[in-house]
Amino acid sequence: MTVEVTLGDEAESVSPIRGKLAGEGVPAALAAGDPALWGAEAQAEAAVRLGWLDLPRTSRELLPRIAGLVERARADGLDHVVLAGMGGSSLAPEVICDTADVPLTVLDTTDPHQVRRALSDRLERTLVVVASKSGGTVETDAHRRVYERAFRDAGIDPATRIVVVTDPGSPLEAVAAEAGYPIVTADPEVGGRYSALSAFGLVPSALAGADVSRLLDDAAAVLPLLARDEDNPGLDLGALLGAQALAGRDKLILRDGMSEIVGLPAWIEQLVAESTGKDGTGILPVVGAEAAEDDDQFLVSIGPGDGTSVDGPLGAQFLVWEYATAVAGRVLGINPFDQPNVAESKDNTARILAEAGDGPLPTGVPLLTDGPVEVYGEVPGHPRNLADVLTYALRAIPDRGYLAIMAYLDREAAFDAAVVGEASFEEMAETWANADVATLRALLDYRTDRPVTFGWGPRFLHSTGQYHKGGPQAGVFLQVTGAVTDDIEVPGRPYTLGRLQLAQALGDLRALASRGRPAVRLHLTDRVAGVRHLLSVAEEL
Ligand SMILES: O=P(O)(O)OC[C@H]1O[C@H](O)[C@H](O)[C@@H](O)[C@@H]1O
Repeated sequence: MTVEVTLGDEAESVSPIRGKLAGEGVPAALAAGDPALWGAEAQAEAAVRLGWLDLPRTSRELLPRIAGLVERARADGLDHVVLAGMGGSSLAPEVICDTADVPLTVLDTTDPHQVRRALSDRLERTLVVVASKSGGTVETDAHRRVYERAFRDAGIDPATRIVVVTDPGSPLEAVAAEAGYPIVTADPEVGGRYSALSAFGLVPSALAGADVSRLLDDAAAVLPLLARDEDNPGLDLGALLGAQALAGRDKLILRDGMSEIVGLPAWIEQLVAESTGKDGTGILPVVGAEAAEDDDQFLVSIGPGDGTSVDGPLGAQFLVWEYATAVAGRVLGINPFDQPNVAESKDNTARILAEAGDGPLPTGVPLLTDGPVEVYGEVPGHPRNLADVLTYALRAIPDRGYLAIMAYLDREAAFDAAVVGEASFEEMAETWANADVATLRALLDYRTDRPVTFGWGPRFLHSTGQYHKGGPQAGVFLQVTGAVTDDIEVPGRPYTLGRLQLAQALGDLRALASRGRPAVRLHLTDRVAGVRHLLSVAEEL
């Protein structure tokens, strides 16, 4: 089975753009790896960014090496696999493992509480995959350092527990070689968000127990279709994304339909937002929302479904969405392979940490305090309490705009909520939802007809963060940060994880504010009570 794209009611509007793309020879040019497809300015980058089209074939060469790593891990009794990687270096393995129903602990956070949770889980049976293309990502570097210390403190040689995936020649490769860690180098001609079928997707997933050769088989089966002018699912989907955006329907509501794939929207979110959200344009993916009536939104389901849907096995879906995103980039006239605004927040964070030295970070003073929630930022109209601030945020959303909630917290924390007695699954789910800051998305969504997105920080900085800064001036931003009670030192660095996390939030806030985007930070002085308060205020708006 390959991938079937059902265009539903959109078939008519897509047809002219698809015809134009075929007439211009786009499928043949893409199949031949032509870097000129995105214009002269993008050409140099595109020339070293099209390796993903060959991965169904080239990644096969990795399989014996991966099998060797899996065998060694099994022989050593290492059955708890932790993946330290941001954005494209962890989003695909998360979907692959959730779909295969094999456990993988993903560390794409600087939240000390969440990292502590991973560290205290079966350390003696833990294998850590440190995955970074650039080898310079600060979060992943911190995770490596923290785990190295934890292993040493437990009398375990890190060289027996850490596997590195990186690009050849990266600083991480040098560190790993020096330390004696097994290294799998990835194809350097594949960008992070296009790397699902490369070593970045395959190594951690195979170690966690997923069948990765099947992913490559499924991707290989769809590959020949992608060279065709007709019945080409990648061309159909790319023309759909491009046609919708050109017609002003630039919010892509993604829904897990009736498919066996679990969580693909979170991976698509990065691919589409980071690839298209730049130069003041782009497509905003919205995950977890209901189908929208508004004329700037369109819904795509993963799996068979009514309306517009993309159905097919995971390996083939990865390739088809990558192809479609590259095609949409051409339609929109942008370079789908760079992420020009991601660095802004990273640079701000580094500057904030350097300027603060050993002193406190420049948080400013709270505008107001409402129970366990402090509010920072500029809110016009003399707000008296949290309800006023949330109301302001909802009213500030422009026509065709959106609200983004960005929570720099432990995304596992809600599961700590005590479930009373013999609770049914529904009761447990309700208890967790009532303790989960992510529930704020649905509560605020209910109070506006504009899309509301939710992202965990700093994870989203490597994904939708590009769109929030580089896309249209249409977002309103609510940051949520929380007090740290159990911080973790980062060995060899002058900061703790908690300090880095707060500096990341402040750095992004600065980048948003410098563009005149309304942004407020809600700081929970007590995390559990703060989430409860936030949700109850939002419920009563
Ligand atoms: O794999 P790495 O080099 O560590 O990069 C991880 C992620 O970070 C960056 O911020 C990019 O915007 C992402 O596209 C990338 O996937």
